[in-house]
Amino acid sequence: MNEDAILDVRGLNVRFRGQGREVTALRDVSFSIGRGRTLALVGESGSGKSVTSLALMGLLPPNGRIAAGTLAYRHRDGRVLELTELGEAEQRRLRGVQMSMIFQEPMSSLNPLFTIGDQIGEMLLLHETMDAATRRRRTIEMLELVEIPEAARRMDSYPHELSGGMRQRVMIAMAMICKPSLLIADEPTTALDVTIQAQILDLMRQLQKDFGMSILFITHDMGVVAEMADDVAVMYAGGVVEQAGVDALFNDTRHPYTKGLLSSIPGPWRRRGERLVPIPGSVPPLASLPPGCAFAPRCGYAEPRCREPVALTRKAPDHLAACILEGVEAP
Ligand SMILES: Nc1ncnc2c1ncn2[C@@H]1O[C@H](COP(=O)(O)OP(=O)(O)OP(=O)(O)O)[C@@H](O)[C@H]1O
Repeated sequence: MNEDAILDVRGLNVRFRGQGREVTALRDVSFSIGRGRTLALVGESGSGKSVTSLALMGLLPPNGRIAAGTLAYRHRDGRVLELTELGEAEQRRLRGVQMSMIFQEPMSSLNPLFTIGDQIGEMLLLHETMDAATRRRRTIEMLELVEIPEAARRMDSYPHELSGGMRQRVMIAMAMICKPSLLIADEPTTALDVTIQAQILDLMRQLQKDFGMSILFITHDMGVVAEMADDVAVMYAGGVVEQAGVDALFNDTRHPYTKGLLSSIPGPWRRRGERLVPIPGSVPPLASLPPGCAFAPRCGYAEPRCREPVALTRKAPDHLAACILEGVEAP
């Protein structure tokens, strides 16, 4: 794995059992996250973003399995660990400490029966050794870092006593308290209104600067990608179709699906006066993907050749796309 990378995913295949057969949810997914950088994983609903993050965290549901691939992770002590080879106990030690995750809906991850102070403190109790007074002090400091007003008093609040934005701040505090090197954020602001969303994104950027962590940022929102990402991997129907630095992805788009995502939403990358054009059709069910390029049935550029398998290939330095075209005109 590259010297600067903290995580390197190669050829990841994930399969789910159900109704007497197995379907492939991730096909040959590869990407790398640099130290201190943010990689956005972007795509429509069902493209495999969440399955990717669960596979990384070792949290796939019981009917899912990693059928192929390697997940190399650079430990804080410099060792490179292969996550697929770790035992349950080692994986648990990594989770929450070195790799932690925040989800879209904080209410489903916070326990309604415990105060937020207890829940943040619990992370320290599980992963670090310290007395109760130090734990309380560290928890208050963390709540202050995520800009929760009157942190010492708020410690004793229950999740339902807080607003959605405050609960998301608590989730971030829980994820950050052990100073992880990699934060996986799965649509962390989707459930919030626009002003609060902007505040949470600002906060994450600030914490990234302070802590130097890498972020895997999962989103379907190209506006959020533009604001947060250094690098972007675009997913479609369980595969990565384009990967590049954020500027190249927006200004030198190589895959028609990425172009479709950019054309279907307003944003500063659009030409003035241009109409928003939604991508026609929807993501095909995993069990009945077309042969060759999975996007071809929805693609305005499709040719008979697209029924053959298309590999992710280098179109420019640090720019990969799985398309027979050299590029598509800017959206
Ligand atoms: N436990 C499961 N059993 C069977 N299939 C599953 C399971 N979990 C996810 N899948 C399938 O894997 C595919 C990818 O799902 P995933 O949740 O990763 O998509 P996503 O891109 O994160 O979408 P969203 O934005 O809606 O969360 C979907 O087709 C989904 O049906």
